[in-house]
Amino acid sequence: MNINISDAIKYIGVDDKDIDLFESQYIVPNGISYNSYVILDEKICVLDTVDKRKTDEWVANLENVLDGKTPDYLIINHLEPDHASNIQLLADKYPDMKLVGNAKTFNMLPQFFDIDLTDRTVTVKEGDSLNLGEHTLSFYMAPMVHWPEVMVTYESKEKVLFSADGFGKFGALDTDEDWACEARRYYFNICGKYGVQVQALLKKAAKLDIEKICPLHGPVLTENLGYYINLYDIWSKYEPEVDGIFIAYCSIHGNTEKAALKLYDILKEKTDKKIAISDLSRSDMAENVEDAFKYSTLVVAAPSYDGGVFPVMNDFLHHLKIKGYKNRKVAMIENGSWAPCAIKSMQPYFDEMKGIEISDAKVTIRSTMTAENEVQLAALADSII
Ligand SMILES: Cc1cc2nc3c(=O)[nH]c(=O)nc-3n(C[C@H](O)[C@H](O)[C@H](O)COP(=O)(O)O)c2cc1C
Repeated sequence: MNINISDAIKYIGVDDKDIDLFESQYIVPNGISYNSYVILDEKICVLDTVDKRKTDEWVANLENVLDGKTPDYLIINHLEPDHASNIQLLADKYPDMKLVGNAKTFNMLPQFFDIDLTDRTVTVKEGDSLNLGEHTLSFYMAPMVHWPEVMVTYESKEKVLFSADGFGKFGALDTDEDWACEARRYYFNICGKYGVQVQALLKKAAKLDIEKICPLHGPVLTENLGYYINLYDIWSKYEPEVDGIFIAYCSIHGNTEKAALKLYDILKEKTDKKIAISDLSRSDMAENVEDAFKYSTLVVAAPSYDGGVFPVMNDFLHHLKIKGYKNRKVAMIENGSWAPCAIKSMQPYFDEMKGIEISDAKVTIRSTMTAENEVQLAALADSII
């Protein structure tokens, strides 16, 4: 992919459109990009490498940009294998090249590579600078965005922030799609747990004069940066982006589904708020997690199952819990044929989360929805709008 960042800053990343699942769990219908960059100056630096799936293409891009020159530095913003797989290859190929990282980077690096680090490392701390000639890099630690060793690099001449996984997005670079949708799915599933740390990074970034953001996945952001930064601010504060309702349901034989769809219709009649609905068994879990965070209210509806709740709902709530779900309104609907127990099983998840307001208007269906259940669904609707 030919992306022009500037005369001196070159994109050498690659698109991966054949991967079945990113991180072995996320579908990426439009692929994913592994971004890597080179700055050409008196001293030449490479910023991050790419996944081993794309080594050959990346090396070709690198050699093309280097045009026979050798890099002086490799900046390691993030050690995760989708960005760091080729550190060993690069270190072996260019024995005079120094590796630039922080103390945590070099603590962790021997777990992945067998590189003699003696006299090969430049260990940087918060705010340290590295001069390349006309370009100067400074380094800011971003622990847990989304690994402990993560840092971001700012180049002051061209005002570029190399933001590691921050501002990343699913989708190969030739994909023509809305940024926010796939960036949000990426954010909540990959960085969602670390809102506090993302807030800390945003505060550091606010002090820098940034004209371009170069993330490790997804497009280089060059315009309207306030839009992206504002979304990251909302997301990392765990604030709902949309004042609306997300109905997440599952159903074995269709009766809980009928109730969920009935609630959807009732809500549509009663409010102009945005309402989304999803069958957890037949949709992308990562997108359901994204929607739970996106909307201000979540309704969960599930059958009882073996003295608990239907497994896919358990899985969904587990995902929300580990991603730090909080500060939302929640309502619950259960179904059961002999001893309904889905609500009892779902409730503890929400009890452990912060800032969850649970509607008292709980609905219990016994096998099939009754007229009384419909009245209860209307009351539930009233309680959340
Ligand atoms: C494997 C299995 C386990 C179940 N366990 C329970 C249970 O513990 N308690 C209960 O009341 N119903 C239980 N049920 C019954 C369903 O919860 C009930 O039929 C419900 O109405 C299904 O809703 P649906 O039509 O949306 O699938 C179970 C059903 C199955 C298939």
